[in-house]
Amino acid sequence: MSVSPWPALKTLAAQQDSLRQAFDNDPVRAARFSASACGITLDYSKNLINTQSWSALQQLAAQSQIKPTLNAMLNGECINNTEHRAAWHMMLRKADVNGLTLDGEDVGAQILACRAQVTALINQLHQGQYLGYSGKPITDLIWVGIGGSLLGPQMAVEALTPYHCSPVKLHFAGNIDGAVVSDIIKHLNPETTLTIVASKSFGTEETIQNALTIRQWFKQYGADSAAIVQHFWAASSNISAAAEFGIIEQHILPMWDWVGGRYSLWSAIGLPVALMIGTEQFAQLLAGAEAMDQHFIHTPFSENLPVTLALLGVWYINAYGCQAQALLPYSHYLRLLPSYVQQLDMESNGKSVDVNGRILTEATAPVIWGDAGTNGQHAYHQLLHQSRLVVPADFILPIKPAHNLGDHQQRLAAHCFAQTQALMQGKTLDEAMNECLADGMTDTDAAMLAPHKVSPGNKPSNTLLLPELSPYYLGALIAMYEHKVFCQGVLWHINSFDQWGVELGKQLSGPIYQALSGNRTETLDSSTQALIKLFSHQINNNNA
Ligand SMILES: O=P(O)(O)OC[C@H]1O[C@](O)(CO)[C@@H](O)[C@@H]1O
Repeated sequence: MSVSPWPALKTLAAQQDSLRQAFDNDPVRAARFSASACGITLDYSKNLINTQSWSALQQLAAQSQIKPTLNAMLNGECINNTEHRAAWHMMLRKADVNGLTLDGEDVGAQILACRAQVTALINQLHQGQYLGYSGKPITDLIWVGIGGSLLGPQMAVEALTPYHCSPVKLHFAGNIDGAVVSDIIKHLNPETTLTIVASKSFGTEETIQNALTIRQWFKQYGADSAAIVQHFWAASSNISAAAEFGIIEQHILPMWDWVGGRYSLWSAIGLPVALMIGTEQFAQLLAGAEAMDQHFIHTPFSENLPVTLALLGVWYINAYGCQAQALLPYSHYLRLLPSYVQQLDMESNGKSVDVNGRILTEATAPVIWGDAGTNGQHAYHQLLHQSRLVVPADFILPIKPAHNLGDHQQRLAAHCFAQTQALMQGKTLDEAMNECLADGMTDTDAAMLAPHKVSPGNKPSNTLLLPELSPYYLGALIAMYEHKVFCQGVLWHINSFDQWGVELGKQLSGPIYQALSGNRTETLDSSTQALIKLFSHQINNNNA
């Protein structure tokens, strides 16, 4: 049995100098602890590491299964062992897919056919040639999906707002809360609306319910089944279920078993992005991701961005006991990135058994949270700076803005860098005292206030700089986080590609829905029974 690496790392963590000392003692610390790839620069010098702990972490990576598992992934082996599936999402962003086969299937040809199908549909939509059942061109597209079938395209569409060039408006329907579809359709005309039902399984309740509601809305306008055929497409691997819904085979964009939902942005699930920015720019998104793949595959671990981020992550979780990780994009357009990475990271690595089903004794994925800077500075950054919690944070800043409004970008960057500096160096009691006295306070007042102004510092962060928020750099950024999550999964020896934990809630919602519809509740616990009773009573009163 192999020796657990964590006790030794915990010992090293307890021996770290403070970050202030570390910077004072080493004038080239920033250069020592930085790396770049695909135009993205990662400054990880403001982390609680020194040459000794960093080399121990490098050793951890070198002795890990990262390389063999990566090779197995690239070879199309079923590294998702509980679902017997490969994890071949990297193939989707390859510019050259010719000759790519898996289990005897010409995957390269399938990918090319899918790209051609997406391009043809987008061209028709852009040129006003896709006509609705009454002969009018389509003006609006509703993308119905949830989780991996929604978060990626929604985030990327938002991130690439300055690149939008589509005459067709796009609407995302994910949540089963009827408010979502209701808000969308009340402004739309079914005659000019196209709906794409994005569901790999074509069995996800939220997606199917939203799609049925939209189909019903069509029918209410008198649309017949031929009209439904004209207005509904799908992205799915479940052709028969999509067909049963009424979607013809020519309107079904393929999804494959070898691509997990949260890794599917690069497939037909990226259609909303391609629609909004055009297929050429979408190819740039793929190119950026492919460039990051090449970096990840070929670069030594010591200069490898995903490996570096993964090592820092496990260091904080398993040596320091941190349970959260903040993702703080200093970019309005990247404000959905934290929600996207939440699924990527937490659904992949939020596990408590290893690949063989053995209970893990160490924690795995952190709670990912965050929002666009500088908004967070006036909300939760207080906790980052002064609470006893240590929350490692990734600050992400695209350098060149997509606007030319005065010095907004310099001010934004100043805040971003100041936050990382403040977290790192903090403010001592002496400094706080001197500041109060310099402000003209009496000794007594200064002594009263100074402790409240102290910031402990020594709070770790990464800074990621992108030349600009273009499709290429966005692709590289997303792929970097994908590979980080992959490496961490390997270091924890877990399967990052399944998500059995989401199933229980789905299973239990069936009987509860039955109970809410008036059926028996005796098998349910008393809390759930009472909640059902209260809900049913009030909703029935409201409807009376
Ligand atoms: O594309 P589907 O099959 O509707 O699944 C949507 C999402 O649901 C999940 O399975 C979780 O329930 C995700 O992994 C997936 O991305």
